[in-house]
Amino acid sequence: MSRGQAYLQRLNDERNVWLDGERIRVTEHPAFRGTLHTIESLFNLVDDADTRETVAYWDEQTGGYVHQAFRVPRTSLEINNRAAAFRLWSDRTYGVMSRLSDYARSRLTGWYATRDAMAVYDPAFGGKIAAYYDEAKRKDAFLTIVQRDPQINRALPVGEDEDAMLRIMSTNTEGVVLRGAKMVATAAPYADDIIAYPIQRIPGHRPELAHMVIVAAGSPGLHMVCRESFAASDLDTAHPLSMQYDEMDAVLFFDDVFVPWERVLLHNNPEAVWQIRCNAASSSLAYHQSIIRLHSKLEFITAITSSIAKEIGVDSFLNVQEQLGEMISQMHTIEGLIIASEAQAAPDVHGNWLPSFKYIETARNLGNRYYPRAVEILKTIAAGGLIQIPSGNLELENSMSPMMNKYLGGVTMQAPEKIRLFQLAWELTGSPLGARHDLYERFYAGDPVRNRASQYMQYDKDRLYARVEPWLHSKG
Ligand SMILES: Cc1cc2nc3c(=O)[nH]c(=O)nc-3n(C[C@H](O)[C@H](O)[C@H](O)COP(=O)(O)OP(=O)(O)OC[C@H]3O[C@@H](n4cnc5c(N)ncnc54)[C@H](O)[C@@H]3O)c2cc1C
Repeated sequence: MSRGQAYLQRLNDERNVWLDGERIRVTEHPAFRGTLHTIESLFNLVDDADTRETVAYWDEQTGGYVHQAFRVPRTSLEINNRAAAFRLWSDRTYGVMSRLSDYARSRLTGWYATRDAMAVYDPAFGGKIAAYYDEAKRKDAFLTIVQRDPQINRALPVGEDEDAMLRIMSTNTEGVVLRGAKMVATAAPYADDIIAYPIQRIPGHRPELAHMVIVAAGSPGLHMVCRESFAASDLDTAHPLSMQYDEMDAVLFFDDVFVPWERVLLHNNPEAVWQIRCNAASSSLAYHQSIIRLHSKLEFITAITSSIAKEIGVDSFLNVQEQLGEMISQMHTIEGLIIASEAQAAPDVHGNWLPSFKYIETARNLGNRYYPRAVEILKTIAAGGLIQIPSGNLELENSMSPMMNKYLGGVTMQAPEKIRLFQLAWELTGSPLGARHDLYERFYAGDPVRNRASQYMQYDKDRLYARVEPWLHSKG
């Protein structure tokens, strides 16, 4: 059985996935067919002789090949190896699939790599994370992470509204029982395990809200309620991206979900949870993947926009060239920041090599503006062409074909190719999938407002103040 098939088989458990008001089986429902097929084929690249050395590495601990996201980089070359694996997966999916588990695996790898430092906060954490890291590697587990609690009333101080926070209701010798909800859990309906912890700092007087757990997606009492599916059917060739790459988002309801102690990584410990949330190795390794994925997506949307500009004959106009130039600058800026983060990688106190976070953070904080701007440029250049795409599947072999061919062709393309090009553009700009992606890029890494403010707050501003200091006392 292939690695991809083994993954799919694991999804045939008793998980509670709800779509359109019904409990469904993800491996059988058409909404998941294209997405699961894509993930299956990506997983199989680890065993494909042509891609194995890029996507995976030989792991002494497990005696097998495992995905590079599990690699603890001990040299700068190993950071480059990780990057090559991320690039291959994201290029194969044009950056449109973001939570393929390489982000969550990287977070796990960062926590594992720095587990000794956590001993001062919780002596049991190191052993638990090491055991789970080993298990996830051996299983080639598909992981996802969820941090946010439901959007009930953000004005209330943390912990004031009981229903707003995932909390431990009881404990026994076997484990803990969780109640509450979490949002947004991308990919959870087809994950093996979900890593959950709070995004915000938990006050010291509410320790029962401060936990970090690894929840099996098939746990009794865990209900994953999906948003509407954007996946097109196999027959709907007009929506090729929606057909293959609709990564599902879900809200998770924990109706007294039991989690065994070995998967309760942190318990009643606000300071430890905050340290995990801010762990430098985990953030650096995980967001390195995110910005490589972002680069693939910017390249894809730039490619579509440039092709459209050429095909409708507007690429000679100065205003169009200026906007295409802006897209290319976006691409190069993110590429440059990726290169800088790798070139300035350095070992931490544990000997783990980490890409430089200041460049990664900058790319992440630019990305939430770049992608929406790229969509805006694509709409501006493609203009009315986006809305003159014939509906349904492309079928030019009918009585309309002479007119279609005559009027819907482009500068060099015949009507069928040009319509396909515009279908891609519509998927990114006007379809439900496109709207979701615009939102995703703005928010997937957290609130962009607070992320940018945090970059300012963390920055060593004394260096900046020193630059103006001499002028403050000059007499000239
Ligand atoms: C498509 C999609 C997929 C996602 N997938 C995942 C995932 O897989 N895992 C995961 O953990 N998360 C995921 N997220 C969620 C993401 O982490 C959150 O959307 C993000 O952290 C923002 O939180 P929120 O949506 O609750 O917005 P809120 O925090 O409710 O913010 C709403 C608005 O109010 C403002 N605001 C709120 N509170 C404050 C404050 N204290 N100070 C100033 N301004 C404030 C914000 O700036 C924002 O404009 C996903 C989000 C999207 C859109």
